Amino acid sequence: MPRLRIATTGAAPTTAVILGLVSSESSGIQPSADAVTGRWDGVQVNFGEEGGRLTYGSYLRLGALLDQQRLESDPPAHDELLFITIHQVYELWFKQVLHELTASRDAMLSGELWRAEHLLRRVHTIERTLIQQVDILETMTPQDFGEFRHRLSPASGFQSVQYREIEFLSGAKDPSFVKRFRGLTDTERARLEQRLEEPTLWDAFLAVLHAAGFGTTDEDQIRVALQTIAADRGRYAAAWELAEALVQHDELAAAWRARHVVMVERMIGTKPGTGGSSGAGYLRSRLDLRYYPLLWNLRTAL
Ligand code: HEM
Ligand SMILES: N[C@@H](CC(=O)c1ccccc1NC=O)C(=O)O
Repeated sequence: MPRLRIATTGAAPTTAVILGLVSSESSGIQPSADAVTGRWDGVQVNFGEEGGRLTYGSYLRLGALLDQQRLESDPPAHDELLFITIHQVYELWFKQVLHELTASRDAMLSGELWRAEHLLRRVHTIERTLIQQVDILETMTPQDFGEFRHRLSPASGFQSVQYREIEFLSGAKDPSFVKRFRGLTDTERARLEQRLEEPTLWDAFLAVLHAAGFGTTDEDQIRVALQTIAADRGRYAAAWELAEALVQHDELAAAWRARHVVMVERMIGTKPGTGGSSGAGYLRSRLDLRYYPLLWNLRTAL
């Protein structure tokens, strides 16, 4: 039962409060517990039975969320708010992607192939949004970025723990990234180490192949399994569709890396990165990464 309440006792809430732009804590306006029904703009509102205190802003913790954009520049550089907002939105989507990929992996391990595919398709949609979002950052010019870029060093996207978790969970485990991380908290280090230990999406897909009766102990056996599935999609429909969804995830991750590096070249040319790498040169060296090389090699054999 939704517990939305619009309080009509006393003064009507301001538009900013209703939109959640001002938290109810800071506005001093609290929904009253007994305001179960009321009229708002001539419309009868009746969303629940019991009195509740939940509001849009308190449910979404907007007081805390909208207080997290702290600029390093002083005087404030106009574009730094955009830079922080974009990165925070990325991290929120990374959190969601990890949630879905973890569940998709677990669904494969428990034989629920339809659910694994369903969740991967949701991830694809988020990944397309992540690629498109680069357009917004590109409305910032190199000159405007230059107003605050020098304040960011040695921080860098290289230190995004969730980004690396996604790579590890997808199948590209590389412990050297954990060693090279500077300034990790204990919790962050534990998260990365856990991701290095736990099964990847590829491991889970191999478990699906095994459950379908295929050998998976070496690459030759896996190649035979993939070719058999590809040659008889009617019989192995669920496994084939899952393989296609993994390829799509891989392709979208590669597309993000390609989009990111071109944006970086537009912003900073061939300058070294704030994280201490060569910059675009380092990022270009990551473009050929593929999570599922055997699924790509299969194409050549079809
Ligand atoms: C003005 C915009 C940006 C510039 C100029 C930029 C630049 C760079 C550079 C030069 C690196 C290499 C590491 C270093 O030495 O710093 C890097 C890495 C990275 N950046 Fe960005 N970046 C930008 C925006 C973003 C955004 C919006 C994200 C989204 C989270 C992001 C995520 C990453 C990640 C995850 C890495 C590590 C990639 C890897 O190791 O494969 N960057 N970035
Ligand atoms: N590495 C970028 C700076 C940068 O983009 C950045 C800095 C701090 C936190 C996140 C960042 N985003 C991606 O690297 C640069 O060298 O300009």
